[in-house]
Amino acid sequence: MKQILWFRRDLRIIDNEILSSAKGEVLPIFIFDKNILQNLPNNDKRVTFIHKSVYELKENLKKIGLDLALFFDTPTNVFIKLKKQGFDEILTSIDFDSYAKKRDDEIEKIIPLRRFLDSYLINPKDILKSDKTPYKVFTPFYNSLEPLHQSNYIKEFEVSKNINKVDFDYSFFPSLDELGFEKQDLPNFLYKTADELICDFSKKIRNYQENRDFFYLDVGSNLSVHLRFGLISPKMVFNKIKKLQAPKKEIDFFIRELIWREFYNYILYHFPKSEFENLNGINVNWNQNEEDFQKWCEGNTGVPIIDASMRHLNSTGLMHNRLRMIVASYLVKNLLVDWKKGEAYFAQKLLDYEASSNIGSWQWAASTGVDAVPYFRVFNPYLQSKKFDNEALFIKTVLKELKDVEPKKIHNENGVQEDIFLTYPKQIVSINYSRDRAILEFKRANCEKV
Ligand SMILES: Cc1cc2nc3c(=O)[nH]c(=O)nc-3n(C[C@H](O)[C@H](O)[C@H](O)COP(=O)(O)OP(=O)(O)OC[C@H]3O[C@@H](n4cnc5c(N)ncnc54)[C@H](O)[C@@H]3O)c2cc1C
Repeated sequence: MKQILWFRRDLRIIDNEILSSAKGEVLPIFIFDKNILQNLPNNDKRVTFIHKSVYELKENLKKIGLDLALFFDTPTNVFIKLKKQGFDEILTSIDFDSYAKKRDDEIEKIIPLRRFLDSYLINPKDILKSDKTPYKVFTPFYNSLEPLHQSNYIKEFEVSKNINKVDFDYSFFPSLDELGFEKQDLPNFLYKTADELICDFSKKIRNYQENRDFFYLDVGSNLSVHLRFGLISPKMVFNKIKKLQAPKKEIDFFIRELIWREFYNYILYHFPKSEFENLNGINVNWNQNEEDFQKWCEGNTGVPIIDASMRHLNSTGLMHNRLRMIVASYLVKNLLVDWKKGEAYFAQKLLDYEASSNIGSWQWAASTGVDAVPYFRVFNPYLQSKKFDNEALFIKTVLKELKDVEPKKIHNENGVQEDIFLTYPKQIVSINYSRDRAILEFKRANCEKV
């Protein structure tokens, strides 16, 4: 038996199901997928992070007597070549978005493919309501998992003892330059291991629930990028967090967030059309004005909290959860732009971009998804900035031109624009007018559906 262990979103050796299920002669591989890379700008930060993480994976595999063969090609070309070398099957971890499913269906025609689901705590097909249909609301879904989230430990996978490295030329390691990318500066926390991030978080978790929405603070675990690329498994996060010396309510609150990640993956699995359509079936007459959308992308809407968030995203690849909620609400409600455009923009920019969480969260914000925010609840961005960044600390860090402006003005609609000595964009839309317009349109779309 000769197996290919295809690492993709599981760049680790601990608690890795393909390493645990493998038998016989194995060829661990990673493909720098030309189909994906050709669509990315050469300054994409994620490629720098993946490149560094693949190097670390190779070194870790060497420590357990294996190695990692690298390819820079399309998966189809790679497996056509490997098939000729007598490999019997591929073991890999699964993704439910349409690109991944189509790719894997094609590869399976070349070499049999066994899929594993260790990037999540649960297998979506195992969890159904008593009527055998999938959950659509988070709380009952979460409650149904009580035995899991109330446990203190979930068993992790161990590396199989029955594997040997296939004789192969493992020397190829393309540089970022050879891949067509420029090395990017990453945020400091991405130079830390997941264990170091959990150690940092152990000092913050006591105030996690209370302070989580104050986006000028650094209260979260910052684990989403490591989880996305599988430098740590969700099971390991779960087990390590459960061991922290912290109040149970804080630990439970954090685990509940991890379960949101599960929920959105579950929804994408059971409702794959949610990647392309409003899940609740309503038909919204979206605003087609490309200029409004571009101003949102650039951070030139004239609303300081929106502009600071978007400019920060553009320069760092990061955005706090509360800010994601605020800018998403502003785009889909105040500007009435289709959530799919915002989702696609986040997909280009977010370092932690994860199809299921991103699609689910955008559908939530747009009141088109499962368990979504009611359509008549529209965030007022000025009230949000006042409530969660009263001194405008975050906003002033990003929007240097506002550094000397009183916070009161920043939290007031058109407050900044009143200052004739400042050059700051005019608001695209008035907040009240655009809120009312959105509510009317969503009301119509919802009534029409019924
Ligand atoms: C419009 C929008 C788009 C989003 N897109 C993504 C995305 O592409 N990728 C992504 O990982 N998260 C996404 N999120 C969820 C959330 O914003 C990030 O997971 C969080 O900001 C990451 O920071 P952290 O690791 O410090 O989180 P923590 O607060 O420390 O939470 C721990 C972990 O739980 C998970 N988690 C937390 N909140 C959520 C949530 N609301 N939904 C799903 N999982 C969650 C993440 O894996 C996170 O790392 C999105 C949220 C919104 C509102």
